[in-house]
Amino acid sequence: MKIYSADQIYEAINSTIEKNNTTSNELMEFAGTQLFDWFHTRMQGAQVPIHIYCGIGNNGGSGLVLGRKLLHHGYNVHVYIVNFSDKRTKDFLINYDRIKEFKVWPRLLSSGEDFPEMDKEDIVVDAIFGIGLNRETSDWVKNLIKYINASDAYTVSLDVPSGLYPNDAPEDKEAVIESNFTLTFQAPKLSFFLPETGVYMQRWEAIDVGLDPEYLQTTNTEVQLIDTLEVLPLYIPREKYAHKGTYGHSLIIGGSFGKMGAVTLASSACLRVGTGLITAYIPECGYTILQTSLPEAMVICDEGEKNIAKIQYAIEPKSIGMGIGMGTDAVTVKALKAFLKTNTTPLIIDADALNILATNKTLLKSVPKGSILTPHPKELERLIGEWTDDFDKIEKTKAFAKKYDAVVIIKGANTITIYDNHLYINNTGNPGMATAGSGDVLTGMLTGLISQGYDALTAAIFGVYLHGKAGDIALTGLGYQALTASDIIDHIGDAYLDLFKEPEEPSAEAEENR
Ligand SMILES: NC(=O)C1=CN([C@@H]2O[C@H](COP(=O)(O)OP(=O)(O)OC[C@H]3O[C@@H](n4cnc5c(N)ncnc54)[C@H](O)[C@@H]3O)[C@@H](O)[C@H]2O)[C@H](O)CC1
Ligand SMILES: [K+]
Repeated sequence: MKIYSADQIYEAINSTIEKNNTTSNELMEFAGTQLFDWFHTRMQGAQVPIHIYCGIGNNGGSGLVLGRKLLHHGYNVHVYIVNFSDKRTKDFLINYDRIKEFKVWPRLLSSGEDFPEMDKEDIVVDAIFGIGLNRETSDWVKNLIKYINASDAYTVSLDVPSGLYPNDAPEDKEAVIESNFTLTFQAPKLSFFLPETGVYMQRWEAIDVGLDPEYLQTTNTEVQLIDTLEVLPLYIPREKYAHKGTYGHSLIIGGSFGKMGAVTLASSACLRVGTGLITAYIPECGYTILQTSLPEAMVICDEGEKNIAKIQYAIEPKSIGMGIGMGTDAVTVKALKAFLKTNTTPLIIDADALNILATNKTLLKSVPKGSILTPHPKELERLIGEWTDDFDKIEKTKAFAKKYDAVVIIKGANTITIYDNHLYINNTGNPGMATAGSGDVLTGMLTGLISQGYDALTAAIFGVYLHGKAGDIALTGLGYQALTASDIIDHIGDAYLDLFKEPEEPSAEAEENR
């Protein structure tokens, strides 16, 4: 799913108006009708008080259309105008007038006013600011936002939680609505998916507000949300006459005394994702562990007993996953430096290998094209330096990925793959996956995908998706706390099968209710 910038949404609105020979107010009316349908389907006329807070721009205008339609259907509606400016938009004014058809005169809220009384069982509709927010809000509006947040009423935000920029960090962390549900217009916004700004919302749904389909389809976006529809075309089917050589030989280099499990997990995940052959390259002390825990794997032992000391092998792997459990012992650093000087095989670089690169940045130039780096936030910081906020982090990572022509995967709740100035935000996965070894599993999966012929970017997008999906499927019967990295591996097969699952038939009961 494409994630448009605020400028692109405004362009889409203009294009819709031009092509359909319609007016911006007609668009607002349509959006308001869609919003009303959403509420009406769920509320079925329930008389819970609905408090609609409308700003004076078009976000507020949409709130007014929604309010009028709810009143028309007999809902218990209270409308307030958050009068933060006298620059009211044309469509706001049209709808401000029209709500009076219902003998409703919205209460004007301004600085110094007491805020309306609300109960925590009530519903709040937040239509104060949309994507037109362009500066810090005044103190009294901040106080209103804090008041709404403190009310604990179920809050539905229109388009964005008010105070949240679509493509920027808020100046004041407390001046943003904490929304329970965001009904976003046409497509979600980037800030919904980043750790510092995603916290303002629990759930979101995109409402079709009728924007020009041609504009939406032909416009390239810098950001995409990745889900099943996006990854399905990436899948490479297995061929009937394939043999294990067809799907590549993967090499996992890592491990040190006490950290051999990481290599076992990565190698196992690499197999499960479909590599033809797998070899683990480990220090001597891990030999028995690997051979016993993973009979499908071949093992090459380094000359070092407890740490990797000199990387050398006589196989020709198609891809190499390295760094997991490897440690940063001086001999290992030396071995990695020497290895990078001669290696030309694509690498998936994780964990300690990333830390070694971060302290020896000149080594980054020796990372072959088509490689993937998989830092978690702390490892990323060591590579690119500190950032001021999530958006700055993204800009710095984009520049880093460009400089070294590498795919960078920023691991987290919505893992983001960055390459060539584009962002691919993953929509699978869950908090249960924040567990030991989960990253090792991902490294193994990415290695196995590259060995099968996926290019680095495709492997990253597809691998991160499959990893998250496997974790989601594994949740059933386990729950967040009990989920382990091995459970993710056990469900990689299910994640593949899920790609081709037919959409479920609606149940007879659901059919009757139509
Ligand atoms: N099809 C659609 O996508 C439609 C979307 N709509 C909604 O319109 C808003 C965007 O409306 P806009 O009028 O441009 O902006 P806002 O309502 O978000 O902003 C308010 C207004 O206030 C000014 N402003 C910005 N920041 C501040 C501030 N800190 N203090 C005071 N004033 C501020 C700014 O100049 C704006 O004019 C979009 O989100 C959708 O909800 C329409 O319904 C049409 C269809
Ligand atoms: K809003």
